[in-house]
Amino acid sequence: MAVVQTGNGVRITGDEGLDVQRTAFTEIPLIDLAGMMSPDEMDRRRTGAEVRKACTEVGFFYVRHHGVSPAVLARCYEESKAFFALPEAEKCRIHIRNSPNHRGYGPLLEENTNPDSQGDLHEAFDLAGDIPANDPDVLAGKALYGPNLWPAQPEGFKPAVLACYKSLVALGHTLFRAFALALELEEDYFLPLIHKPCAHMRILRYPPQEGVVNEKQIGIGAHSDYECFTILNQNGDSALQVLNAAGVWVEAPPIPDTFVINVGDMMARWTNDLFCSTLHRVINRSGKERYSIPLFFGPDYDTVISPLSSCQDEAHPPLYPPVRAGEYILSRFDETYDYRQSQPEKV
Ligand SMILES: O=C(O)CCC(=O)C(=O)O
Ligand SMILES: [Fe+2]
Repeated sequence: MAVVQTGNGVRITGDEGLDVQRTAFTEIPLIDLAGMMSPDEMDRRRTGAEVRKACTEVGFFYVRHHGVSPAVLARCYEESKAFFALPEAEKCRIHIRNSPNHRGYGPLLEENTNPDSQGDLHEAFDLAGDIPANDPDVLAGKALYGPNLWPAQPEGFKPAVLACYKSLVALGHTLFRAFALALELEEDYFLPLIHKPCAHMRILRYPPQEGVVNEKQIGIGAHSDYECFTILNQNGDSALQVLNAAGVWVEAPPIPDTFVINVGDMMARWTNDLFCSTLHRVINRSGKERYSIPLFFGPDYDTVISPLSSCQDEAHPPLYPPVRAGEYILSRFDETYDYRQSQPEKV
């Protein structure tokens, strides 16, 4: 039994070993998002109902027919490999600590997603919407908004990464419609709240872990995500593990032409824990490096997240006080990143 501290409270994991129980993949449902593109409202509602079932029972699901071009993803991975292959000193010219907006390069072991661990064994490039420094929200100190930090090379990196970001944000809009239907709300309920969304993308590179793996230093320690939901593309071998309700780590391997979607803590709060933000972790024992691209999708910075009235009744009183979306995310970054703990004037 291990205890994991998350922003929404303490969670218990079942076992302390690193092995996964190989459970049939029907455990993590696969949803065909073509239903959300249908002009027939019944098709869209049916897809919403599948999302509801997945979010209440599992907190994770795969999607296919998501509308993201494989060529856009392939180019993003190719350019990212070239970026991560640069000398460390070159990558550190855009170290994330140089950005007041949480953008740029994060070296190995400078994040610690599970406070009980000793650093995550991955390196990362972080970006979000490119918002100019003179934008009123940036000037107002809403630190999730601001300009990205780009490396001088490889030349093709910036356009490839931005094309991928744009496609994943479009998928995020489709998913927010599906989440609204899943919650039996108007389909466009969330759309006025995502004009300037806190949509944060990362490109992650995990070196292989061979031999005896230190349980306190894995690819990414057990955690739940912070935002409303995560859109994850995986490249390479299976390394992602998801904790099921019985406390068993279940493998979530890459399935060709799909994304993994998972509920984050902000959506758990918004739904009064009707939707579960499930613990997960990464251990790359494939013997090869592994890349993945998560995009964490949340609403506009000032959106107040308090349990939806449709998710409350006498038996389910509100579990969480209201929080401002952007402030909640920043408080979670503070717990995770070395550079935010050593900054005297973090915002
Ligand atoms: O790389 C992965 O498969 C998952 C990454 C993840 O859980 C995260 O970045 O929050
Ligand atoms: Fe995660």
